[in-house]
Amino acid sequence: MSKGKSIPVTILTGFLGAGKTTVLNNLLRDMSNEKVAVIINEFGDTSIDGQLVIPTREEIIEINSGCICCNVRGDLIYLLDNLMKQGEEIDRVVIETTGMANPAPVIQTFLMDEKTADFFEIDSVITLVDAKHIRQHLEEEEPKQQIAFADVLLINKMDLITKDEKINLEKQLIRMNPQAQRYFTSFGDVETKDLIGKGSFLLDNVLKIDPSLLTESHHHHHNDEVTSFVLQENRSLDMDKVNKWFAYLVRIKGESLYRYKGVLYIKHMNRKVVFQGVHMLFAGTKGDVWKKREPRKSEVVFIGKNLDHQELEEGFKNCLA
Ligand SMILES: Nc1nc2c(ncn2[C@@H]2O[C@H](COP(=O)(O)OP(=O)(O)OP(=O)(O)O)[C@@H](O)[C@H]2O)c(=O)[nH]1
Repeated sequence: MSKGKSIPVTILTGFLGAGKTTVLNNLLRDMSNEKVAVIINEFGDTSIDGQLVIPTREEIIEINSGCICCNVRGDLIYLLDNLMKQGEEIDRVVIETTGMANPAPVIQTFLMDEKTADFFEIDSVITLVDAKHIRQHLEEEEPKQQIAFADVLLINKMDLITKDEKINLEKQLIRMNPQAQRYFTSFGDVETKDLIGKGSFLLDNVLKIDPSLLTESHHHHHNDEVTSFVLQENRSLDMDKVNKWFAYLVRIKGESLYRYKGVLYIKHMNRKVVFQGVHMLFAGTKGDVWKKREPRKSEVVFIGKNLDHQELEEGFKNCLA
């Protein structure tokens, strides 16, 4: 049995690039007085997300060995168990799942694994919806599951759609999940109190969606057409060549590129270049200055449908300075 009050857990989910890290950063900024354990899981074996989350005093734990809803559930249980053993006073756990995660197995971990259920309790399942791209993303299975299991829907990127599009989208989301509370946001601009500590997770609702959630172990099969591909390079890159390559990728391949992000080592620049994109929306900025002993290297991850890995690799090599 649990020795005291359960630790509330916020599960932050939503398809690739919908705005999970943006919301996580907002929450961490607002909860600076709380001791929060943050668990981030990425699709693809790299940890670029860890570099995009604002530095905080919270412990940020990354699970990069696979998708949290598949083979790393054991890792999640182990991690939570360790958190308890450390005996630190943790006020809350926030889990950011990969964009390709089905939340059901993650929810299930907190219900079916006895030890975990003794100490932790789901506070809410918050699903980010990318208002601009959701129609296209609903071709995949995961966003449907993410929307269905949410008790809070953050319909994000409102700055990118029209009023009419908003009306239609809301109708569609109500059909998919009438119970969830809905917030329309740009850059996740919602009050933290509307997301945290509400205890809005309702077991009955999730059991309606999936009656076997408490009895059968769930395994999630990803669509094999969606892959992630990581490129790394220790030699410096040429900025002009990189710009041309990205212009080509965004214009010609943007449709199939669900998510791409990375850190670049550019010749004659003492700063990192950090970039990220979602389909045809792309942003690059100057990052931190390379530290004295820090090994300089570029690391890029692409996640998309039917990606031509060889073409990406050749394009990347052509950017060498
Ligand atoms: N225009 C616009 N861009 C947004 C908004 N919210 C987030 N973005 C941008 O969308 C991109 C993806 O945002 P993230 O917060 O990293 O999304 P994510 O869901 O964590 O992405 P993954 O972890 O890769 O699945 C970033 O470039 C954000 O700056 C928004 O409301 N409007």
